[in-house]
Amino acid sequence: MSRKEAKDGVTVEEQEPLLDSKRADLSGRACLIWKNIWVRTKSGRDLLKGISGVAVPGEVVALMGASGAGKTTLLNTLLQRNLKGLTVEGEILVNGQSVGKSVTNVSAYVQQEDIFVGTLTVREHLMIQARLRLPSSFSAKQRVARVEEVMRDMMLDGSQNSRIGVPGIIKGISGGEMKRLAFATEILSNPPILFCDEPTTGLDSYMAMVVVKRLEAMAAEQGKTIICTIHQPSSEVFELFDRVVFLSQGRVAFHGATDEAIYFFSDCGHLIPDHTNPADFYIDTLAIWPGKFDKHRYNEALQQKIEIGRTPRKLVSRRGANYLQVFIGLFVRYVKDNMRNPSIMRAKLVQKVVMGLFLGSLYFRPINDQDGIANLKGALFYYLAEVTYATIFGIQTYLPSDFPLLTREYHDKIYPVSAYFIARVLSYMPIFSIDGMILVVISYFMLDLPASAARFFRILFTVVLVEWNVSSLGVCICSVAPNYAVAVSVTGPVLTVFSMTGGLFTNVGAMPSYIGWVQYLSWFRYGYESLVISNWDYPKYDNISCTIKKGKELAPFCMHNGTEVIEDLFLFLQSLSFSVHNMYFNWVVMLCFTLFIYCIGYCGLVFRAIRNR
Ligand SMILES: Nc1ncnc2c1ncn2[C@@H]1O[C@H](COP(=O)(O)OP(=O)(O)OP(=O)(O)O)[C@@H](O)[C@H]1O
Repeated sequence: MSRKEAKDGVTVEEQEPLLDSKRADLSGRACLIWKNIWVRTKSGRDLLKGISGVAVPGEVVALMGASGAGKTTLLNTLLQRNLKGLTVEGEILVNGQSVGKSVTNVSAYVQQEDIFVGTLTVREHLMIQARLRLPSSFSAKQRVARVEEVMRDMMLDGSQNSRIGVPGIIKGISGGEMKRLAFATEILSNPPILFCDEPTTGLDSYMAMVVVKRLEAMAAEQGKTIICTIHQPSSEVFELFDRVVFLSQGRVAFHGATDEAIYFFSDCGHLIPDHTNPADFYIDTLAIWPGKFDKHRYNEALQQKIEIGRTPRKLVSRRGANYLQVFIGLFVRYVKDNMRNPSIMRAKLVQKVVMGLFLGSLYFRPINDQDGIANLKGALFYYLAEVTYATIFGIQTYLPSDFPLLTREYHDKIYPVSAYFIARVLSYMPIFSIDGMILVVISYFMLDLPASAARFFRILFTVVLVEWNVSSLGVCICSVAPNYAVAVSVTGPVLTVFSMTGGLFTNVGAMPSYIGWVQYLSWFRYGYESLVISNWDYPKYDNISCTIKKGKELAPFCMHNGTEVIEDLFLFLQSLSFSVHNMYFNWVVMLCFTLFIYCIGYCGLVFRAIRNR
C-alpha cells in the first residue's frame, strides 16, 4: 500500500485496490470489512452504534479505546462469539462474502487467557496441535517441519522441551513464552486472518514489543490480516501498528493509519504534548468527544476502502484433519496428561497398594468360623466401596478443568465433542481398570479367597466392571454439571443412595416400592451379587465351624458352608430376585449401564459446549 504526502502535510493512501487480483488469488489472503454494525442488549442499550471498518492483508490493526468503549464487543461480533443476549445488525464480509459463523474457517483467534494442557512440553503441545489442525494430507514429516517452522517464527526453539506448566500451580515456561506459544498454536494452520484479544496483557514492555513485532512480521511477510484489541500500549508498541481503530462510547472515534492519527487529532485542535505516550493521549482525549470522525475526510477515505472491500473475491476455507487424526491427537494428549499427573497415576496406584495391604491385613485369617464369614462379607463389599469413591472423586477432581479448552477448540472447529469425549474416556480406562486390579491382586490371598484361577478372574472382572460403571457416572456428572462444586454436591448423595441399596446395609427386599426401584440403578447391587456368587459358591467353604470370637462361643445363627451364606444373603434380599444364576447377567447389566451413562454424559457435554459459544 503506497502513501503520498498531501498538500496540507497529511499522509493519505493512494487509491489503489485493497487487494489486487493476483494477490487475492493467492488464497491465503483475506480482506475483512464490517459495515454499519449495531449491537444492542435486550434492555435496548446500544453497545456498538453503526460501526464500520476494514482490515486488509499485510496490516496489523489495533482496536483501542477506554475501558467499556466496545473493543471486546466488536471483536466478538466479528468472530460471532459470546453474543448471548445481544442482537447484532450490520454486514461483515470476508473477501466480499458474508461468512457468518464460518469466519472460524478462515481465521484464528488468540484469546486473552492462555489455556494449555500444562503437563505437556512446548514441542509436544505443538505436535499434537499439528495433528489436530493440519489437513490429513500432511505427512508426519511435514507436520514436524511445520512445527519447527512456527517454533522458529515465534522464537520458541530454546524452550521446546520445557513443560508448559500452569501459572501458580506447576512451574513452566514464562508468560511471554506462553503468549508466543498461543500464537504459534493458532498460526500452525496458516489462517489468513488472525484475531488477538489483548496480546500484550501481562507482559513486560520488552516482551510486549517482541510479540507485536512478531505480529508485524507475520503480516508483512505472509500477508496476514491481523486485528488485535490492545490496552495502553507503550509509544514504541503503538508505532508498530499499521492501522488503529479508536472506539469511544460504542462509536468509531478514529480509523486510519497509525501515523495519520496525529494529524487527525491536531485537525480537531488536540496537539499531542511532548513526552506523552500517544496511545494514552488519544484515549484520554477521545473520551470527551466521540462523533467527530464521522465528518472528517479520513472517514470518507475509509468508506471508499470499505466499498472496494465489498467486491467478491476468492476465499479458500481451512481444511481440517480427519476424525481419526484428531482422535489420535486427543488420545495422545490425554494419555500423556494422565501419565504425568501425579495425583491420577502415582497417588492412585499407591493408594490401591496401601488399601489392598490394609484390607488384607485387617481380615488376615482363614475363613473357618462365623467371624470369618462376617469379615469376608464386609471385605467383598469394601472392594466395591473402594473402587467407587476413589474413582469417582478422582475423575471429578480433574475432568471439569478440561471444559474451557474443550469449548475453545470446539468453537474453533478443531474437533467435534465426540472425538474429545471418546479420547478422554479411553485415556481414563486403563487407569481405572489397573488400580482396581491392584487392589484385588494384593488382597486376594490375604483374605483367603478361593484358590482358583476362574474364581480369581471372575472377582477381578466384577471389580473392574464396577469401576467402569463408576467412571461412567463420574464422567457423566462432570459433563452435565455446570461446575465442579455442583458435580461434587450431586455425587455425594447419589453414592450414598446407591451404596445403601447395594445389598449389605439395607434389607432392600423390605423397601417401599416407591423407593425400591433405586436399587436397580446401583452397581453395588449387581457387583455385590456377582462377588457373592463367585466367592461363596465354592467347596473351600464347606466346613465352617459355628464358633465366634476365636472359637470361644457358639454363634446364635450358624452357617455351615458357602451355600448357606449365599442363601442367608439372598433371603435378606429375597424379593430382589437375587439368584446364583445372575453372575453373567449382572456383568451385562453393568456394561449396558456404563454405555448408557456415557451416552447421557456425552449429550450433556455437547449441549453445554454449544451453549458456551
Ligand atoms: N452481553 C452484554 N450485555 C450487556 N452489556 C454488555 C454486554 N457485553 C458488554 N456489555 C457492555 O458493553 C460495554 C462495552 O463493553 P466491552 O467489553 O466491549 O468494552 P471494552 O472496550 O472491551 O472494555 P475493556 O477494555 O474494559 O475490556 C460495557 O459497558 C459493557 O458493560
